[in-house]
Amino acid sequence: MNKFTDKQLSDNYNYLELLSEKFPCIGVAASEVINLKAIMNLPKGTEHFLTDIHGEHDAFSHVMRNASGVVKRKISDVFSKTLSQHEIDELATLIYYPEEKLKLVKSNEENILDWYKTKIYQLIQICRGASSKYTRSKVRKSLPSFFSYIMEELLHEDEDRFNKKEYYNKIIDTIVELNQADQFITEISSVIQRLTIDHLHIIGDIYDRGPGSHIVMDTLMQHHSLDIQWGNHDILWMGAAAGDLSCIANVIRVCLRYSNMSILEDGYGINLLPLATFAIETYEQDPCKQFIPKANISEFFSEFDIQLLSKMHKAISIIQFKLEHQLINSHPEYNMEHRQVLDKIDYDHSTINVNNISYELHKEQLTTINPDKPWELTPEEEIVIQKLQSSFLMSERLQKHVRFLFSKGSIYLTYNGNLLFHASIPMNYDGSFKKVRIMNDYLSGKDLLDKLDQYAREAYFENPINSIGTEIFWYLWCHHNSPLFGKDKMATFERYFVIDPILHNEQYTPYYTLICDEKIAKKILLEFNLDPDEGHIINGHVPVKTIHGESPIKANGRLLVIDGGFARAYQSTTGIAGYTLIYNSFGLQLASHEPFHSVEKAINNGIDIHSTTSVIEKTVDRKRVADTDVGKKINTQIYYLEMLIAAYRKGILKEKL
Ligand SMILES: O=P(O)(O)OC[C@H]1O[C@](O)(COP(=O)(O)O)[C@@H](O)[C@@H]1O
Ligand SMILES: [Mn+2]
Repeated sequence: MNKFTDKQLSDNYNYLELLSEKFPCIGVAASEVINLKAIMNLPKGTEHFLTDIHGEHDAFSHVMRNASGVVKRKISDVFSKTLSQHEIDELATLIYYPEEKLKLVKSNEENILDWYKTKIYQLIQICRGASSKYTRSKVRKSLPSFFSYIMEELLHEDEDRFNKKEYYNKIIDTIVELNQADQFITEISSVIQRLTIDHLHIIGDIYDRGPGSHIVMDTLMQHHSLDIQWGNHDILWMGAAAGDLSCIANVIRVCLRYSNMSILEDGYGINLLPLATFAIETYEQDPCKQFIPKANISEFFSEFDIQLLSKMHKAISIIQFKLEHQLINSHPEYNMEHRQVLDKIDYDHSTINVNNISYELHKEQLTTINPDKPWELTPEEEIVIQKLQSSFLMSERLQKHVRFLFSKGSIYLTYNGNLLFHASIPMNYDGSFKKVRIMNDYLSGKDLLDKLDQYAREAYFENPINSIGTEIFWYLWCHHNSPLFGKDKMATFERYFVIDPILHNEQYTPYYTLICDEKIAKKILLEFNLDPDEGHIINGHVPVKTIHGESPIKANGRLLVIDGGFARAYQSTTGIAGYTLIYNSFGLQLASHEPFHSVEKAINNGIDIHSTTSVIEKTVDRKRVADTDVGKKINTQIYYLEMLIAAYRKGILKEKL
């Protein structure tokens, strides 16, 4: 305790005085130091990393409920010798979907009271296993207020201890007798789920392609501890919520491409009537062949609906190309003239000129385009996009979700020695960090990402001092220098209109070839002040073609790419249905998931996602809280508490007794 000089104590006097409000005497401060030092020795909590969820809310929710297969492992740890595989599966389903499973059991089970008692007993055993590596205080905070006292008793009481057996059994009997069993089972199941995933990282692309991104967002907002790294699809929705017209057009176009009307209409209350009316009137006689939604939707939609969706899809796509043309004009510093396509079209011959080569276009009518000023919206198009903009700006649920993305999210994150970001870092072919112009600065590496992160926030929260336009969101969505995109161009126009597939190609930026070299991966870790020999870069964005033998582990283990294809549209490319990276006190593991069938099958037949787990890295010594970022914070707290105790002892501060 003599490690502090008088000068240190007096220099920190004001802070210590504030601290003394919370720790008014030596005894209180000392007991906190003892607690904190004890916590430092506990095993680190388990982190789960997921990416590219792309609106697949059922599969995502299931992976959260079964903690990527970890819940079942915990059940097996406790019961593999006493329960059959079928009983283990049933118990697992009860934990994943307690409310639904209870309903089912109650309609079949003859002796429900006995069943309740057995299940409560078993659930307590599992919960005890899941909570064993946490402090009592942390477990207490995870308990539902309603049952917290009883659960704590049951979790910490050894039912086999003499004298306690009856007490323990009596509590369980009473829960059942008082008709509280359903609620107790539901609550303890969510405690088990919660304790199994201590912290969740979402490495981007929650939105688009699948139907339920808004439902995924609701689930994430309930999560006790998480962070998000923005993906290009997330930033697109953030831009739309900020009112950016090009982002809005893109969002609606992607929804229509995948016939996801429900997120717009039911999820966010976006009124699509103006677009529908406009599309029916304008493209009445047009089959809009290139705009028939992508997914196989004939079983869900009538022929008339499909025609309507195709017309709306085409209408918003043309609006998007026009708006983007204008945006590029007003930002010459973006250097994106090569993405201005409308003025390169020969409208009489239906061809486009790219680098002095003429390419044939699909025969699509372009009646709303004036060849002299192809970027100009017609008055009707103008009205449609304005109305859509006000819908986006007024959608309470969307604004709530986007604020959450700002508060929990960022372009990148360093966490427990690892570097997390969705897609890429702009680099030159020689392996140096690319200098990129942002407003009037030229920035690279970490500085570039920090600035872009700051500008995205300013654009949404409208900082009056430094007014950044909402175009920054569109830039982050598809610019060749955007770290969230990482490709030379987004060939959207070409994919709809140009027949020759050579122009559909999108080239990944040099990051993607360079990063396979361990030296480059280490250089990037160093740029972000991380230990290059210990840290990992964790990315999503590029589906890993497991089916073709591609490994998610690259750069000699320094880089992990974990886009395993939650998006159904990409599962034929990856051959699996998503990855979860799991980082617990024993090291890093990767769980690869097989497709999820349905919630009904999971509940009725106990069919779980089959996940194969492989060990990526095993730590020599079990990692403790002391080895984590939280450990560093606790260390600082201990330092100041010890300083406070020294100040009390030296009489610099008086105890508040
Ligand atoms: O599969 P689709 O619907 O054609 O979308 C393709 C577009 O999506 C993108 O791949 C971006 O989405 P991801 O971030 O999921 O890769 C674009 O580069 C590409 O133009
Ligand atoms: Mn992406």
